[in-house]
Amino acid sequence: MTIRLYDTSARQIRDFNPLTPGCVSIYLCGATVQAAPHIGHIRSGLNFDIMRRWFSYRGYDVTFIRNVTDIDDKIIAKSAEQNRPWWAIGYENERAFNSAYDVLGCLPVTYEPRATGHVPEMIEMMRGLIERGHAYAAEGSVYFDVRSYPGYLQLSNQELDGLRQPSGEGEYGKRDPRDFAMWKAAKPGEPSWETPWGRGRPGWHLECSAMAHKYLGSAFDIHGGGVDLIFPHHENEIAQAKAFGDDFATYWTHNAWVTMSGEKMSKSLGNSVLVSEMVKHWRPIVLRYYLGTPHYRSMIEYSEESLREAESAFARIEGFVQRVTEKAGKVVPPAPEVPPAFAEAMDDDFGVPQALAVVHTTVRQGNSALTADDKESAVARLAEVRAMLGVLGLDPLDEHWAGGPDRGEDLHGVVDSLVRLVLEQRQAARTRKDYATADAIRDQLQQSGLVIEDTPSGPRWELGSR
Ligand SMILES: Nc1ncnc2c1ncn2[C@@H]1O[C@H](COP(=O)(O)OP(=O)(O)OP(=O)(O)O)[C@@H](O)[C@H]1O
Ligand SMILES: [Zn+2]
Repeated sequence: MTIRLYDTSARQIRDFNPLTPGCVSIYLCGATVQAAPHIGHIRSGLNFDIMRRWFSYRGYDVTFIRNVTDIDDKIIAKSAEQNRPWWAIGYENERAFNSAYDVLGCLPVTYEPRATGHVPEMIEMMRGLIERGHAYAAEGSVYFDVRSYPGYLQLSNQELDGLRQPSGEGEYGKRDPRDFAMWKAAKPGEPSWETPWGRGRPGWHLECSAMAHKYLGSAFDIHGGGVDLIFPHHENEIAQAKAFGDDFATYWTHNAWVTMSGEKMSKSLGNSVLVSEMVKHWRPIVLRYYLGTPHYRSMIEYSEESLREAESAFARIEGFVQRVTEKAGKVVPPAPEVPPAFAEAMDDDFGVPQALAVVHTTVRQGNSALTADDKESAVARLAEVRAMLGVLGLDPLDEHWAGGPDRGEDLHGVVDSLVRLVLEQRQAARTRKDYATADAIRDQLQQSGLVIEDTPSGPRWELGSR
């Protein structure tokens, strides 16, 4: 078996050959923590979560780095607007990202470095690039000289002639307008760090080249991010790293967007739907199914209708899992291996839609077995379904979902109606002056850890300490 994946840089699907046998190293451009995550951001995290799960299933030892960009123009602007420190804004949003990754069942990454914790590494890279003639300091900033590196723009397949490099504010002293800032001179009142070229703050591109180098070394397997990052971000990351002497990534993998009316869902365009809002209306496991099961290279046009379709498709799977579990009278463990057709689909550039079709076929076979009262076959199909859902992070019996916070919320409603029923019984006992029964009910509720309080608007309950 060989995993094959689409490499943006080769513009084709390639066999995956790891640098170190049995190991895979992945660097994913993570959040710029200027605001809480929308579902587009989490789609990126989720696509790579499914990839890393598949690598693990195939026996690879996965090292997965996803950075946090905790300093940036927009964070600084927010800090001024809200009169709060830049680091408080960054950290608040970082926590929102982490909770969104967690609530949607993304496994923790190996490490999550923050940009501002890696200024010495960035200085080292800038020094190396200046010494090799690929970068220069001017007016307190440090720029990369794009003409000094012949491989520039190979990833995005562009010509240097006619290139328009997006330029940040206050970028003075460039020798060529296409040169890009690696380090930005300090502006009054803004956060800055000391360097041999003056005080300033890191540019986004330099952060990633330096952090990938620190945690994954001079060569690693896969670099990922959304398609919007191909140019300029990834192109500039490559230029810095390779001109510095790193081999950098062997494969470049990019996820497509969540769109609204065909446009990228984006904080700045104001067309974003926050994860924290979505989970109030949709169960997180359904949201994961919706965002995680289309192919990672296909756009997802956001709509309520497609969400509802995802909800009912997932309900068919979940209903099957419940029915067979009840029939078996015990929890059926996942099969040790997924069906070959599922594995083939996943090996072929993480073909989740084709793999999911195998899940649905297996569910249909299992349902037929249930109808025919063939318990053994139904149980065997459930074991396969659980193994496949496990790879996709969608197994409803996995402890993440079975014991997660959303289940806690569900249970609150269940307990509430049970308590009301019992309290009605107690009230009925009181009305008929059967105080012994009324007190016994109260004692029983207390023993189960519930504290009941009689209020003018009726009895209330809460969990007491046991
Ligand atoms: N709508 C989207 N669909 C899929 N991936 C996205 C979407 N928006 C951002 N991403 C990806 O999420 C990761 C983190 O992005 P980052 O924090 O830099 O946000 P951004 O692209 O600036 O978002 P925004 O445009 O909302 O400000 C990147 O890999 C980016 O490509
Ligand atoms: Zn990056």
